[in-house]
Amino acid sequence: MAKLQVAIDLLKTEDALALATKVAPYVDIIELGTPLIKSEGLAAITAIKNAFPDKKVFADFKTADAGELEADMAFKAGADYITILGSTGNSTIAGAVKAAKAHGKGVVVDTIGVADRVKRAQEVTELGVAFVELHAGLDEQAEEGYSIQVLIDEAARAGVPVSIAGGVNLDSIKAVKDSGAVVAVAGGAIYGAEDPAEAAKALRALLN
Ligand SMILES: O=C(CO)[C@H](O)[C@H](O)COP(=O)(O)O
Repeated sequence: MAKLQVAIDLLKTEDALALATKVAPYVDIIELGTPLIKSEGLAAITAIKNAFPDKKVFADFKTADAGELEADMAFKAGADYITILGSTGNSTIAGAVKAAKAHGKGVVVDTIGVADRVKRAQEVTELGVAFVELHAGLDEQAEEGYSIQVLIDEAARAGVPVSIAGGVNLDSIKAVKDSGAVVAVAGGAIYGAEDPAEAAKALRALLN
């Protein structure tokens, strides 16, 4: 069964904790978004892990260099997963995988900005990453003509474990599930909902 990941793109740890408290019963992975980590630092990771020790905590570092060092920082703070950019060199990803193995944690490669996401997903899977995020970021989603269907089609032909992030919502999550993606990532569809718990519950139900 595909896992549900909530992406918390808020700026304050207290707001992230409040949101996570509402949606935790329905999600498997709690993601601290890049803006939250930049705003609050590693302490935000520790706060979320301490509050939700049974959930996987995903630190969206989007690391581009010093993979081993940054992964070590994230894992020491309590993260279970760190993201490394797929557009960076294999040595950065391999360094992060080395740190992940030392901590018994995982690396997720984020394909944001990568031209051929499927090819890169297949390449980096060989390096020992946990899974690859087929991702259209917030700016790409805002571009005219954007459709999550591109990511869904890519997931179906990737042949390696992938997540999908890029505007997953109630309309698209069934297709995300059917694509074979191992994780569905939902940010705005949950934190932007009038009732985030109901939104997460409904997304969960469609994944089951
Ligand atoms: O990593 C991100 C942006 O870089 C977001 O967290 C990710 O895109 C998921 O959020 P949404 O469902 O709102 O697209």
